[in-house]
Amino acid sequence: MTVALHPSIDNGIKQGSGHFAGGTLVCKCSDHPVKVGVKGDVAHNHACGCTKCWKPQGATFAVIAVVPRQNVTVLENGDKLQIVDPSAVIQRHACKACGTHMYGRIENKNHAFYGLDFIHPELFQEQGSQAPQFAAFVSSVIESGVKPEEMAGIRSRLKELGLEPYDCLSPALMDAIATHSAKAKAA
Ligand SMILES: N[C@@H](CCC(=O)N[C@@H](CS)C(=O)NCC(=O)O)C(=O)O
Ligand SMILES: [Zn+2]
Ligand SMILES: [Zn+2]
Repeated sequence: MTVALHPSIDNGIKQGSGHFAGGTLVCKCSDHPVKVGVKGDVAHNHACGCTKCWKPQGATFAVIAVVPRQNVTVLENGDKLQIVDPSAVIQRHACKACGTHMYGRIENKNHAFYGLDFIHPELFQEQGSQAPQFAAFVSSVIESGVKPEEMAGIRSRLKELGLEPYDCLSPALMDAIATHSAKAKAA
């Protein structure tokens, strides 16, 4: 049996259309779902193994991407949203009723990723958004209960799917953070 990672990637990665114009993210509530509008395509879509990112039931990884914060608008039932952990760098706005994280926002203006919101593309009603590109915080799945001896199988399945596994972020994103820090120190 193949290792289950996340329902949106377990049957193979579906490539994006390359011209996704945006869409609506919908939580899991059958009654009065929270709806969040996103303009344009997502970027840096990836699987995340950290304990803080929201995962659908049974999934080992989250699938998460970024969009400019000005492209994100709560459309319906925003009264059901609450911030999961106000002290976290990423303030994850989740539905109080079903627990789905609808968007994560960085309020620290000095953070390298300030201006970007984190969203879960699987919640789009529409098809065609950018496919996952890599896997981040892979070792962190151990913190959610995965046994260390399962890691080789998980990393090899990620590679088979075309998602290079990293234990932090991808080199491109780590370089972006380091560049930001270097500039801040020089200023
Ligand atoms: N090993 C930790 C890693 C947590 C972590 O650093 N997550 C990354 C990726 S989402 C992050 O940027 N966190 C900032 C935050 O959660 O606010 C865990 O699994 O809880
Ligand atoms: Zn909900
Ligand atoms: Zn994460």
